[in-house]
Amino acid sequence: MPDPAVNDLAFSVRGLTKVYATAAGPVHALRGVDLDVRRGETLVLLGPSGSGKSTLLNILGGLDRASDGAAIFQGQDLTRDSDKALTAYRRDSVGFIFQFFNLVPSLTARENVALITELARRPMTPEDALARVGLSDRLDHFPAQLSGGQQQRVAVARAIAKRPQILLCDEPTGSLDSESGVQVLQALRDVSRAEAATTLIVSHNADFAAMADRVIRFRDGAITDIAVNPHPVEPREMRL
Ligand SMILES: Nc1ncnc2c1ncn2[C@@H]1O[C@H](COP(=O)(O)OP(=O)(O)OP(=O)(O)O)[C@@H](O)[C@H]1O
Repeated sequence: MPDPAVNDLAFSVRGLTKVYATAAGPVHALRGVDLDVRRGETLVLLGPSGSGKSTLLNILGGLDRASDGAAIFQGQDLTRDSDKALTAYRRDSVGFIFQFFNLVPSLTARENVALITELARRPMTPEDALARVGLSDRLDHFPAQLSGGQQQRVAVARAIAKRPQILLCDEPTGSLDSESGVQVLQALRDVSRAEAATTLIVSHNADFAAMADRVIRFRDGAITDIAVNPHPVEPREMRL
């Protein structure tokens, strides 16, 4: 009998290690990380700069490779996959949101989202994706005609339009004022819940912990604490 708890996992990470070779010698970004992530769960990853949060996110997103250990997604070990398999994984299963929105300046909001939906297997329409982040009235605006918070909501729409199972967010509000940051987090929360997407959010801001199902704390390439949040709150109720 398969273990139902295992089937319930989005990721199973074991002994994950990342060493970067640099001119100044090896940098140990991850030192044997173990973590199980349940499907549909929202995790907030906190920790000081350089503690390895982005490195873990990048490996789980198939953007970087581990030096050792395993990162299993649905029976597939991302640390051993071919480049082709990793590309397919990123395209079909992962939505990324970064601190800097990375929108194409010469394309409208709708066109920026369409760039991604054209490659996806069962996307929502750009109009639907933008409606979910409250931007139905900005479809034909160019990035320069949108506020920072609106641009980041376009980036959220772009990430969710392909209905990814996994949403990876690295400092998603890092360049926003607190009010826009709350709006972006609420949009993220709403779409991640509607799509039952497993969502990992990296932040410097400990206040993000309030919206998480679990809070993972990092220090010096290792997880130092995992805390269950029994009562996650809506981002609109948070003060950033
Ligand atoms: N491409 C790289 N080459 C060499 N070292 C790297 C590389 N990427 C990350 N590092 C190093 O690995 C360590 C972990 O970096 P990482 O970006 O994962 O930390 P972080 O916790 O996300 O930090 P921040 O919050 O500042 O983004 C740091 O010491 C960093 O300098």
